[in-house]
Amino acid sequence: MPSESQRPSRENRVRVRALFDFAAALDRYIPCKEAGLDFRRGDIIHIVSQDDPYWWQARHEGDKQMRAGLIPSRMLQEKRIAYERAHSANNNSDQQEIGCSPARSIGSFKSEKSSPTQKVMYALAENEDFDRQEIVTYEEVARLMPYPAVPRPIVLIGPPGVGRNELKRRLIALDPDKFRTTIPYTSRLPKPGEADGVDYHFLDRQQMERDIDDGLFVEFGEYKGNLYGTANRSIKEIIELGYTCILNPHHQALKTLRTGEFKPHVVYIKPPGFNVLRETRSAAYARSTFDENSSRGFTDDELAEMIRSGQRIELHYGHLFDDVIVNGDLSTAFEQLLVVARKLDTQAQWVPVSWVV
Ligand SMILES: Nc1ncnc2c1ncn2[C@@H]1O[C@H](COP(=O)(O)OP(=O)(O)OP(=O)(O)O)[C@@H](O)[C@H]1O
Repeated sequence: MPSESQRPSRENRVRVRALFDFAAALDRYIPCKEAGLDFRRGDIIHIVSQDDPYWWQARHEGDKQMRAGLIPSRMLQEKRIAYERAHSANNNSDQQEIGCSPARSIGSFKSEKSSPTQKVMYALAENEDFDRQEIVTYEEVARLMPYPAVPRPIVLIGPPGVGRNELKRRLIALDPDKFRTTIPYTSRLPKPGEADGVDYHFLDRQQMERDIDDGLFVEFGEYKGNLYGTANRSIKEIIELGYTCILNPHHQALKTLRTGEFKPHVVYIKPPGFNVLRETRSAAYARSTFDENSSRGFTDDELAEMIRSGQRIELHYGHLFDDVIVNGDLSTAFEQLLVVARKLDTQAQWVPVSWVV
């Protein structure tokens, strides 16, 4: 570790969010295992020195202990993941990569049962291929102070049926002067009793397709021959009016949503273990979102699929989660969500550095 007398450089003010797990004892390249600093995906790490191209010196943010430890540099981590991917692709092996979320063993998401209420479909296989190429290592972060006039959206991510709608609905019902959600756009014709700008914004199909091409939608999809989507401007309007926008998009929308423009706080709603999932849903007479008419409860297969689908989302998108809430007991999960919302109003948060400068 550099001595205190050394001139502080830009490097030793750098904070990063680790996007992978690191355990020095399991690392075959580290020069000295005892000098390693273990971390988990999501930890905020203070980089003390980047002098060595392969092994940075770092400590956990807020750790008052002076000892810094070795962590793989971004370059080293990228190189070895790229090497191991190429190597395992050549060998057609099923080996786990060191410290990075591997994207293999993932069945096509096309086969995933999607909720009829989601009304959003993606070019899923294509997108998962894109994710597969991404090598995630560290994300440089900085503190963002709460700015009440421009509240950050809260984005609930999770597998179909886990309860994101329920949590969003409760939040808005609890405090409609604080929380709001967007009104979706659709190319379908209004049904009797539906008003434009209340249930949906109705748009003709050509216009909606043009807007989609122009990148004006954070997510969109087709359901039963009609387009549905969430427009960027709907989110911006809610933010500009000073409300906390609550969104529960498909997880792939994180790619377009997680930008400095929206500065979202991403909360993963995780299904509990199978037994708790089954007990809580059956005790509450929960309606299956896999059933178009919501006329029955979840089957065991659907609950198991919810857990599997959640695991896949965690594997691919876990590095983008700011908080994780297990939705077992509903009131506990809701309380935790309220704590997250209050935290955003009162405490500085670590966000990608580009959102702050
Ligand atoms: N913790 C819970 N305990 C019991 N029932 C729950 C819990 N969370 C949600 N539910 C119920 O489960 C059902 C599905 O929830 P919800 O519609 O919110 O899922 P969702 O995640 O929005 O699904 P989708 O993304 O497929 O629309 C609803 O009947 C809801 O009331």
